Amino acid sequence: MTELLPVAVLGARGRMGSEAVRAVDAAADLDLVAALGSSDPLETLVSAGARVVVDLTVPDATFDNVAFAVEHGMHAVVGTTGWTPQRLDRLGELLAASPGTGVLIAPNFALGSVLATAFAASAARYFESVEIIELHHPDKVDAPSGTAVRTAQLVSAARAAAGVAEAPDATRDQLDGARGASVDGVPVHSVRLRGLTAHQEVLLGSPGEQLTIRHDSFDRASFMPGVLLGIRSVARYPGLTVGLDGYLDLPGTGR
Ligand SMILES: NC(=O)C1=CN([C@@H]2O[C@H](COP(=O)(O)OP(=O)(O)OC[C@H]3O[C@@H](n4cnc5c(N)ncnc54)[C@H](O)[C@@H]3O)[C@@H](O)[C@H]2O)C=CC1
Ligand SMILES: O=C(O)C1=N[C@H](C(=O)O)C[C@H](O)C1
Repeated sequence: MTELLPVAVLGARGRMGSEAVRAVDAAADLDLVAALGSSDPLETLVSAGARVVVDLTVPDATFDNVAFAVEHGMHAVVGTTGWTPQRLDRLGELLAASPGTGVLIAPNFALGSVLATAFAASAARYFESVEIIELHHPDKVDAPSGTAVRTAQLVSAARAAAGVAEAPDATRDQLDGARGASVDGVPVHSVRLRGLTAHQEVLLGSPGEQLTIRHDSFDRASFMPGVLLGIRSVARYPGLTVGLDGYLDLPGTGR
């Protein structure tokens, strides 16, 4: 009989965590050994024998959770946002001391979203202007979304590599925030609206034409195939991987 992979979910009572608990529970090759909330001790991960920890918590908690997992030789699959370059650097140092341990930080687990970001990065060099609009439910605590930040970073890097000039923008007089937040030079606009789940548009413009690359997650079920792919793959990718595209073969992502 094949051994089941012991998996723990952190943030298990949240919107994403509860969906992930159901998905892991339903997978024949995975064993849900722990489902922890904010008041449960992380030591439970050790006593439960978890090999892969899934973090779907809050930006303030995710670094400490992942650091605990790495320090105890457990792989981590992370959907939580809030990973600044400084936190990623610190995580890289921890991973250097734990060779063989893998961490996946996936700003978005929906395969359509990962593809949309890759398409946007591929298209970015061919247009004068690029802007991103991300639209989410109003219970989301962070802005801009992790997906929008990642998309802007890849778009910006692709334009820089191709030597594309800065996008034209004559705006000089404005209310603060009217032009969104600049992420690596790409304007990102955040909408929070009851009824929405998770959506993003990348607008690419040149004289006389516009390309819009839009992705919609209507339900958190959209994220579960990516979560399961991450859980099943993470042990094969020691070190840090940012973006589920790191486990896939997609255009525009440098793989
Ligand atoms: N990568 C992806 O595809 C997706 C990522 N997300 C991200 O996942 C995170 C969670 O999103 P939601 O589920 O909507 O939020 P939520 O607020 O519904 O759930 C977060 C849960 O984490 C718990 N929590 C807080 N601190 C904790 C700790 N130290 N240990 C264990 N649990 C803790 C909270 O009590 C809460 O139940 C956010 O950062 C969000 O942006 C959300 C959807 C998809
Ligand atoms: O909070 C959410 O809901 C989501 N968060 C992630 C993000 O910030 O990009 C992924 C998805 O957009 C849903």
